[in-house]
Amino acid sequence: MKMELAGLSVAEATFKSFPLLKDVLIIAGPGNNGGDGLVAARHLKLWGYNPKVYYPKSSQKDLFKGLQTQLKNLDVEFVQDINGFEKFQLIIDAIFGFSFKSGEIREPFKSIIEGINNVPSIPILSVDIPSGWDVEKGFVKGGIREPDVLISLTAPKPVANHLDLGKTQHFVGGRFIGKEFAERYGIEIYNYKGYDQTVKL
Ligand SMILES: NC(=O)C1=CN([C@@H]2O[C@H](COP(=O)(O)OP(=O)(O)OC[C@H]3O[C@@H](n4cnc5c(N)ncnc54)[C@H](O)[C@@H]3O)[C@@H](O)[C@H]2O)[C@H](O)CC1
Repeated sequence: MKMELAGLSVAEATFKSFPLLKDVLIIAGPGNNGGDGLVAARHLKLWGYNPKVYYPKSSQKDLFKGLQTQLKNLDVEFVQDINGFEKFQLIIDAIFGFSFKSGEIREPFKSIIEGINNVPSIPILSVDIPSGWDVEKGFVKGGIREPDVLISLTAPKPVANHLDLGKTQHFVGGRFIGKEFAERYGIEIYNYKGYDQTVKL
């Protein structure tokens, strides 16, 4: 349920930030951050985008297999490798979220992030954490370049304090958390408008 609403938030932040950039590459990592990317891909397809998904370490859990089946049923293409990022207008970075362990990034994600960084003209929307960044300390060598948009899920993590807000737009998508949960963990409840799942900070 949380992943479904988190993925919807990712899609909504994409739509709010890049309504015209339809050729989107979603790079999905091995954990739940990747799952958020898969859910976002489905919504974007239904909203008229042309998403393609790169999911090199796909999870064999039923939930993730189901997400892949839903995408295939909607004719969303899973690319087997990325030969040239130039054909895409936007990259959604759903590689690593808050469980990323800083240090050496294992393959294939090390090379994928290097590839993204070599094409600075394509905007990036990062899901929850810019991939390869330290969740507390921010950018570290080997991490993805500064994203154009960050969508923090549930609540902003410390990494968000290290963004260059002159460059990066910051959204939060945490409407799905309950009041009791928010109070227990001291999470701010933002002023979501209408039926929006996200708010721009
Ligand atoms: N829990 C919640 O309240 C919600 C979480 N959401 C999303 O989930 C991610 C966190 O997901 P998690 O499965 O815990 O982990 P990650 O996706 O961050 O990645 C784990 C994955 O990465 C591998 N890994 C870790 N370090 C490295 C490394 N140095 N090199 C290579 N690979 C690495 C690890 O082995 C695992 O396979 C959170 O950020 C949100 O996006 C939803 O928002 C819903 C609410």
